[in-house]
Amino acid sequence: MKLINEKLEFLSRQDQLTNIFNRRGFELATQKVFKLAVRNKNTVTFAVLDVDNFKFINDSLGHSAGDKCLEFIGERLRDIFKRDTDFVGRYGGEEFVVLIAEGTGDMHLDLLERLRASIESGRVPYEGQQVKMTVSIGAYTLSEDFSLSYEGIIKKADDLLYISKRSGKNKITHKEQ
Ligand SMILES: Nc1nc2c(ncn2[C@@H]2O[C@H](COP(=O)(O)OP(=O)(O)OP(=O)(O)O)[C@@H](O)[C@H]2O)c(=O)[nH]1
Repeated sequence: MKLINEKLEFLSRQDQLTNIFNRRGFELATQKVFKLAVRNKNTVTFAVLDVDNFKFINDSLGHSAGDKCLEFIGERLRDIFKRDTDFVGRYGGEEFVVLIAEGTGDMHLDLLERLRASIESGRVPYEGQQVKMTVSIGAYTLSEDFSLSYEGIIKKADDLLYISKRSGKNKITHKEQ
């Protein structure tokens, strides 16, 4: 019984398609980590990633092709953010989130750039085709002023994602305070 409950609890935190945290799991895992980073004044970055023109991929190739693309992003996220101070999740739809709680802001930006580039150069096999996609990212780093709340840093990263989208997509907009 205990094992079954543990399994159910685990599943309620995972996104079934990508095998990374869902929104609930991500928030449960990172809220404390964020608070601790703020208390200790350790650099911490929150990033939001959104697939570009995902509606077009779904509409032109079908929902299964779209799902394969989301799975691919889950794999890239797991490949690149593998430290136990890195957290990745699928917030819903084609939106993913990352929290990095070790290293400098420049290091965090390097990792995110590696992610962006690996998705741009990646090809997702689907029914004999090679599907291409890009992502836009907004990333906010706290390294000096730790006055933002958890919700506050998410909002900031979201605003930066919007700037990436509006200014041509396939890019990262990063800010450090
Ligand atoms: N295949 C698949 N599609 C999804 C899933 N969740 C959401 N979507 C689709 O994602 C698409 C999101 O479209 P929009 O919000 O218009 O965004 P977009 O086309 O990526 O445009 P930009 O964000 O401006 O680049 C919609 O077509 C949704 O149906 C999912 O789990 N699987």
